[in-house]
Amino acid sequence: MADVVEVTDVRRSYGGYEAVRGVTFSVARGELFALLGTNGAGKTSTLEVVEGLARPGAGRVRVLGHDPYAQRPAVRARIGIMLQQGGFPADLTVTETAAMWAGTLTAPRPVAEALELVDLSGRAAVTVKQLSGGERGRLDLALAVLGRPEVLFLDEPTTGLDPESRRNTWALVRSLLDDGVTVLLTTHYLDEAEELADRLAIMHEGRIVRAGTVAEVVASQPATVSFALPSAMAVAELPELAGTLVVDDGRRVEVHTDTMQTTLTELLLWARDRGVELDELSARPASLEQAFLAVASSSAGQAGDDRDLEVVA
Ligand SMILES: Nc1ncnc2c1ncn2[C@@H]1O[C@H](COP(=O)(O)OP(=O)(O)OP(=O)(O)O)[C@@H](O)[C@H]1O
Repeated sequence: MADVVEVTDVRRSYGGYEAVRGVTFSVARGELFALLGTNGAGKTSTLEVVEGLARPGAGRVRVLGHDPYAQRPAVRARIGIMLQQGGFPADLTVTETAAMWAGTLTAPRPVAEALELVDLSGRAAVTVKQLSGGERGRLDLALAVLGRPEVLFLDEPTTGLDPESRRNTWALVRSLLDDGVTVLLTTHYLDEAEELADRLAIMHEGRIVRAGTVAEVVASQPATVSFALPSAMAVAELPELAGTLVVDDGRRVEVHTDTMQTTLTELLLWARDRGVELDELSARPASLEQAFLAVASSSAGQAGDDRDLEVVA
């Protein structure tokens, strides 16, 4: 079956500034795809094009087989959108707001059910202006799921939420995925992407520079083997190890390596043969954070600085 979301070489400009510079990805039915990236990387600009809220300057977008901008009526009833800041009339209550929104949908859930899903039942009679920032975010999420969407677009869905509300939102998203809903989200929280995403892309300066499963994206970064330099030993006495050696404050040694097992084996055999005790020994694979920071620090807007990055789309 065709992918539910197909984005091919999409570009988007504001005046003379190209915020999205040829982005390609697809999302299969029931999959959660996360767009990560530095501030201003172009995540929201991309998402708005996929949602059909803006026309791409170039490229092709299909959602459920339709052009979400030109064929909006065919798509609108089947998608749910949670924007970063929903503009609600401040004087309506939570229930009135949801009921008003439900009135625009073809087959909405009962309002009480949608509020229950985001733990807002206890605030049903409160006016929107009295809600906290996190509660407003949850109301926006309730509206996004009100129409039982097949595809859900979430722009930073847990920004401003307390830890418990974040976990509740994750549980809701997981249950929607279990029901076969397809989700495209943007987030600044790497743990959120690790928790929820089947696949993700890291955007930087309008392009996708890493994409794949969390494991695939992390595999692009070296693992770290570290230990304390044995006392009375000079760095020059260490064995030759595959990887980059970094010695900080004179005693802590880090080896950044693409072959963690081989490096560790060589190190341990050397230590055994020499009768050396390696204190504080640890070996850890790269993290998503490391992969993200490598992308973020790869350039400061200067063309050519990102030559070590593999541009995947
Ligand atoms: N309406 C607009 N007019 C002009 N420039 C814009 C507009 N919206 C976004 N931009 C610019 O386009 C670039 C991409 O913005 P966008 O909001 O898509 O990034 P983002 O990755 O979602 O960022 P953040 O993580 O900060 O939310 C930024 O440089 C931003 O300043």
